Amino acid sequence: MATLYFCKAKDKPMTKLSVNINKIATLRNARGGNIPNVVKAAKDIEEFGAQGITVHPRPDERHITYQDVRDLQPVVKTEFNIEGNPVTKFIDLVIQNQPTQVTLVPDAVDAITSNAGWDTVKNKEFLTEVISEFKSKGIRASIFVDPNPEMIKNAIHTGADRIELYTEDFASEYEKGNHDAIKPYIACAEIANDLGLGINAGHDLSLQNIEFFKKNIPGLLEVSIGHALMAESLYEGLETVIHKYLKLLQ
Ligand SMILES: CC(=O)[C@@H](O)[C@H](O)COP(=O)(O)O
Ligand SMILES: NCC(=O)COP(=O)(O)O
Repeated sequence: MATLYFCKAKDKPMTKLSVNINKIATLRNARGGNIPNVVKAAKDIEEFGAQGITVHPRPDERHITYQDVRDLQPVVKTEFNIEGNPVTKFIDLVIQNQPTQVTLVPDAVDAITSNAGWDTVKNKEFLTEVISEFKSKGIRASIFVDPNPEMIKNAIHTGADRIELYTEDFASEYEKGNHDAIKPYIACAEIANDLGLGINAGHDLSLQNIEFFKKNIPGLLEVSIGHALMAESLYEGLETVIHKYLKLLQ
């Protein structure tokens, strides 16, 4: 059992698992063709109990393509979460496909993966504008942020419904045995809860670290997990792995 190190055992809603299927598209794209089938995988993942599907179409479409998003839209019955940098092309894609949630990520075109959260002070006007556009279409808006209290406090001024805490630092420190790495995340979660901002989290979460993270973060509504979950599934299968996450997120 994971230990409650730093926060009080209050306000612990169920945390939804949104499975990021980028890596399924990466595998498919390695050969062209349609194996594995991304749409079938999304349906199966929902069947196995996941409460959401996340995709992060990048400008180079190296994994999830814009067409994948259009194909997934009528199929996903749980929460559909589209992540990405809100360039015009992305904004149009999201609005045309009406997901449950859009997660704004400030990733550079050539980034290997997401590597930083928004500066919610410097980008306040820009974020406010795009978030208002998404919200006017009934799409929940979340913004990807580092565990920095200043960035969380200013996130509320952008109109965001939620923040997604960027968990790479937690994951790499936890692996080294540094459990104190959870502290800034708890502090930020408490600020977000006080401000009424919903809390999501993601990046490098895994079967190794998810229980500790979940147990220590008050009000964690959703985690999006892809890279580790797909790697774990190579050994144990998607269904078993998803069931393991669901149990740890209760
Ligand atoms: C925002 C975030 O942390 C994830 O979307 C992650 O960046 C996955 O993207 P890749 O699959 O391209 O690494
Ligand atoms: N938002 C984070 C996400 O979708 C998955 O990130 P990762 O588990 O692939 O690192």
